[in-house]
Amino acid sequence: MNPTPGPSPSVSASPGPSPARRSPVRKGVATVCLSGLLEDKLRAAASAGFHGVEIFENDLVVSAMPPEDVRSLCADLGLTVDLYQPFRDFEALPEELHAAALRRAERKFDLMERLGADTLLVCSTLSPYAVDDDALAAQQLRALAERACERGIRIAYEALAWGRFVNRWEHSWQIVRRADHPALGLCLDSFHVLSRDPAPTGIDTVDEGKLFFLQLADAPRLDMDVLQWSRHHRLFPGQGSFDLPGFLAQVLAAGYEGPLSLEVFNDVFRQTDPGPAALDAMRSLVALEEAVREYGRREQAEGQQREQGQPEQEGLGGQRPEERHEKGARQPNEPVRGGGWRLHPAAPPPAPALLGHAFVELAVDGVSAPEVTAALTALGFQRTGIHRSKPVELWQQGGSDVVLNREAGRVGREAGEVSGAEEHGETETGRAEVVALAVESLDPEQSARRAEALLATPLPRRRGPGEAELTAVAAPDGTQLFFCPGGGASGPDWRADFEPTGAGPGGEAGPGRGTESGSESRSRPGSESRSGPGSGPGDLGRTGDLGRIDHVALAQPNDQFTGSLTFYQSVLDLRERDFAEYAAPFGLVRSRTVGNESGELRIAMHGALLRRGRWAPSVPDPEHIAFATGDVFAAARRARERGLEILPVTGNYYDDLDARYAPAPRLLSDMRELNILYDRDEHGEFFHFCTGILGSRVFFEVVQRVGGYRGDGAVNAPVRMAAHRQARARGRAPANRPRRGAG
Ligand SMILES: O=C(O)c1ccc(O)c(O)c1
Ligand SMILES: [Mg+2]
Repeated sequence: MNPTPGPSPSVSASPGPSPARRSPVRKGVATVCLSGLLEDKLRAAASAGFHGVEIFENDLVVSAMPPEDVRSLCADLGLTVDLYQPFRDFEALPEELHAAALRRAERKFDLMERLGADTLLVCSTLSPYAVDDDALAAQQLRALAERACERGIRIAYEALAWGRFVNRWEHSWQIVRRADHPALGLCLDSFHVLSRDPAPTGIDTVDEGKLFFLQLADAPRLDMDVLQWSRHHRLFPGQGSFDLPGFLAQVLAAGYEGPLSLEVFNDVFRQTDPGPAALDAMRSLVALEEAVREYGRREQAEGQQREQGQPEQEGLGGQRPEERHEKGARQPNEPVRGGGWRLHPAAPPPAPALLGHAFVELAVDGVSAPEVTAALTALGFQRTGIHRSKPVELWQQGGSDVVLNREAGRVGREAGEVSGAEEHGETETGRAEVVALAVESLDPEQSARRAEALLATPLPRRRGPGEAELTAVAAPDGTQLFFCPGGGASGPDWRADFEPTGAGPGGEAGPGRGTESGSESRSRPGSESRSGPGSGPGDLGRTGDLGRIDHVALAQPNDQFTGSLTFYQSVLDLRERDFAEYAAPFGLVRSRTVGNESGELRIAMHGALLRRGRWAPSVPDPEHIAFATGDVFAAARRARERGLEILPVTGNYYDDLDARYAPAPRLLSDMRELNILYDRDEHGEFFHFCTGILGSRVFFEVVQRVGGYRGDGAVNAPVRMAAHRQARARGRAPANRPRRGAG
């Protein structure tokens, strides 16, 4: 674990990694990532399965625990102390200040001994007294390493992106090489490297054994001061836009065998319950490992292609493969150095293909159920089944299935209990919320195994007389995620749990189930016979029948937002499909949609900055289920005839639409009449209408995609939210009360 004592400066005498460091990849987390007192952070890290921690100085300074107690707590928890940090403003000081800096370092070495930490992070200087002199920096770091070495300590030098003279990793490497001491190596922090250069090269050429420590953080691309960016906006891997797989592949190619350690400064995470936050952190690392393996496979395939003289493809991170290797000593298909890189013991199996939403389950109560069923009925749904043993109903129309459950809650809540029920006003409105999402998988068992390898909590299978054994896990927000067999996969038929009522599955297209694709329709409403039906084979029904569930939108509290995103993205292997931020009447709402390649499965997440307040509603943007249709105008007309009061849209909205897009006058007047909202992108168009809020926090939406439109109409969220608020203020949520008898 410790560097070889002795003054030999030769690199070949490098202390090298200890046996522990050679074992399968270890995972660590900096205490700064997590909220709470030091003991809270350590416990959370250990229970999420981390092997080690970086102790951040502030966390120790404010802790009542003497370093010896921290050391023994870590040992009890099975954690190693992988790093103590940061040690600032050390190098390139005038002689008289250098002596004091060395003395300061010795005190920290004393502390590290008590703590059981063997590596100290020294970050590049910001001192106003420092001078721009690499030779001096190298000389002083060498002196530091010499003292450290005598104490069995290693120095990992990190270039802060805002360092006064040293702010690029290449520069820190030059200085480390120049200092040439076995107890001095590099700390690479993905934030500092990638914030300066999104596609760095040459990391894989760093001498073996000289990468002492690796810190991983992602971040969104932001055009701002880099220090502010780093201190407030870092994210766990996969949550931002850095090419971390490409970066990590290079680090591993340099023979790095130390821990993969997360160092994420983030204002929200600092306030979040550290237990779930540590789990999110671990999940992001497991997903990153998978991504880097995938990256390696691609790279190898590209290498083979090149060997066979085939044209090269664009590599990840926008680089051509040869650029990634221009300074590399390694040939593309030579095995990656660093044989210590092995699969995570529970590497997740690949995600089976997902074929769309199987059903969405809503929890309802005596107050909300009549509203919800009236809206479903107006949309053409029929109650086709009643559960054999529970107060649960199946409602179907076209390819969409909705399950209404009078006893379910999100995981961790008692039936009938809703956190903040009063705050949501649920005592008056009744409760209605999405409690389960079910997706169709080609291999439900493997989907569940993957979810569990990604640290999802498995849920007890639903079992009872005549009940299908569905595999299910809990998402971080408590939503239950079910995997149902689809695409001919064998498995339990969950619909068999329901006693048929004798009613058909709704719609005029007959009882066929789930055959239509909800993903797109190419007819433009109103293009021929204004708001006329779509045309052509493969379209969704021409009558305004509904196809499959297009997407489900889940509200996420701000402190759960990125964690949920990582969960759904990694467990279901989804990609980001849309990202939006909009200024709604009661504050900023951000939304991100993830979906599979085919577009058949989409999950939108949205959330506001603050959780609650007397002024702004606590759930400012309710959850919704969106059903696809091939003719939104026909669907709206039929729903209206059946008694649905479609959420009214303001006249100002249509005036604005007219100004922006100049739609055909009849199309515009139909949209106005039917309260249909509109969006377009470079791929296609989107038409949609909404019901009022049903119960406390759910509404339905009917959507028509024309062409390959990618989004989900987020741009219209402010107008919809204002309309929902107005409807509530009038004391009568529209949509819910049949005017002329349902069905
Ligand atoms: O923001 C900082 O000062 C800071 C400190 C230590 C680190 O390892 C780092 O990446 C940033
Ligand atoms: Mg760092």
